[in-house]
Parts: sequence; structure tokens; C-alpha cells
Amino acid sequence: MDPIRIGIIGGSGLYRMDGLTDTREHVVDTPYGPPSDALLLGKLDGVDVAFLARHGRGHKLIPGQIPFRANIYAMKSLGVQYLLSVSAVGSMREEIAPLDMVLPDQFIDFTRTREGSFFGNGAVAHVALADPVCGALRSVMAQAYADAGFADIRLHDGGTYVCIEGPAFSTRAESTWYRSLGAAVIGMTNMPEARLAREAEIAYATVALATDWDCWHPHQVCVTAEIAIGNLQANAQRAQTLLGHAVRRLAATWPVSAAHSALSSALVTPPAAMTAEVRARLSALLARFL
Ligand SMILES: CSC[C@H]1O[C@H](OP(=O)(O)O)[C@H](O)[C@@H]1O
Ligand SMILES: Nc1ncnc2[nH]cnc12
Repeated sequence: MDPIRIGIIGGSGLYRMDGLTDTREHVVDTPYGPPSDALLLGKLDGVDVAFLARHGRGHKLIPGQIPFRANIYAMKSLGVQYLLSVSAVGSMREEIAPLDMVLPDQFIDFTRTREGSFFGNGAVAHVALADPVCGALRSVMAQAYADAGFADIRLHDGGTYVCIEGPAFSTRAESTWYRSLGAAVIGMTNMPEARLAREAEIAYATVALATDWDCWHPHQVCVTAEIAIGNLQANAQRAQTLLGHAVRRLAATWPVSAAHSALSSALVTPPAAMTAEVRARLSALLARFL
């Protein structure tokens, strides 16, 4: 099978892509177990992509149960070099209103229960994560927003995404504190997803769809899942339009990203010093070193 260079991970409210053609399901297992669901392979605007519903079709996985390592490993095994993620988020800023789009450039990770690395157990690497979002991919997303010509929704290019463990939403005190840390948006899924993508040398960027005001705002209603999913559904078609433009732009240039060589300066254990089991477990990630 030819490599599929673009992966799309759909979050809450985005469990399939209407614009995908020539689709086929790809059921796969990985050294980290099965991904959230079967991947859907197909063409988006004529470009090969692999789509995965982060919470599974039917939304069955809470954020802490998402098999992040299996999801990223499955994408890597297909040849994915660019990962576009779609996420519902709460707004933490007055200027970001529900239905606005945000392209985060930073994350703060408050998750507690998740396997956060492919490394350990016989192989050590320390990837650089100062800039966890690929700048080139983010700028492709920003250009795609301009291509789409949405008249009625705003784009905020940049901002910090605070990732909480969930599945409960935040307390008012937490929400106020996250704001004081500089948060622009809040969600429950982009970590460790972004970090694992970096370890897998996949360029990563998220389009975050603001769905609510979380619970810090003195004059706005507090978030509920019903509000968040309702607003996400109102924006799901626009998200897919944006992705179509992004995929077309990506395929025109295939920008080189620092993420694509992240392990060059990060891998501490020489592959020759790894056991056969470790090399097999990490084979999709370390192929270029083996
Ligand atoms: C249903 S609202 C809370 C839910 O939505 C976000 O998920 P995703 O990033 O996959 O769109 C948030 O992180 C929570 O998992
Ligand atoms: N307010 C919020 N907090 C965490 N995750 C969210 N996803 C959508 N809205 C959210």
C-alpha cells in the first residue's frame, strides 16, 4: 500500500468525514492495542487521507480512555507525516466566542492518568516540545481558513490550549486559575496526542472549535456537554470544508517540518543496544534508524 501522508483525527461531533471518497475501513492492531476505532481511508479533495474518530464512532471513550499511543502508532504505520486534529474547546478569553475557530500554538498539560510516551521499557528518547504545534501546518490551516472565505466566523491564530483530565468539566476556581496562566482555550484531548505525534515525527496541528465559555464568565451560561456538542455540530460542516482546503494546500507543497526529524536529536538509546522486542515494538517509529 502506498503511504498515506495525511491523517485527520476528528473529535467530539466529528465522527466521519462527508467529503471522503473511495473509502475503505482499516482495522488494525498495534503494539499498544487497537486504536479508538477502525480508521477510514479515502480521498479528500483527491488527496489520500486516513481519518480516525478520537472517541470512536458513537462517542464511547472518555478522554482518559482514548488509546492515544495506538492512534498515533496506527497513523505512523500508514505513513502519516501530517496530522490534523479537530477538537471542541471551551473559550477562556472574552474575544473568543462560541463558533470561533482557534489554531493553538501551545499546550499546558494537566492530565493525570494517561500513558504519555512511546519511550521507556528499554528505549529512551527526549523529544523537544518547546513548540508542540508545527508552525508550517498551522499556517496551512490559517491559509485554508482564508481559502474557505467563511464570512461569519472568526479565526484566532495562536493561543494556549489547557488540557484537563476530565471527563468532568472544571470547577470555577480551576477555570479562573487557568485563565490566569494565559489559557486561550480548554479541552481534554490534545495531550498527550500532540506529544506522541512529536515522538512519532509527525507534524501536528489542531483546529479548535470554540463551543462554550467554560465556567469563568460572569454573564455567560456554564458549559454542558449538550451545549458543547450542539455548537460543534453547528460548525462540523465548516470544519470539514477547512480540512479540505488544508489537505489540498498541503499536497501542493508537502512542507518539511522540524517534527519530521524530531528523533534525530532526541534518541538516547542506540537501536543496537535495544532488545529485539523493543525494536519490534518501536519499529514504526524507528524505521529510519534500523
Ligand atoms: C463533549 S464536550 C467535551 C469533550 O469534547 C472535547 O473533545 P475533542 O477534543 O475530542 O473534540 C473535549 O476534549 C472533551 O473530550
Ligand atoms: N469547557 C470545556 N472544558 C473542557 N473540554 C471542553 N470541550 C469543549 N468545551 C470544553
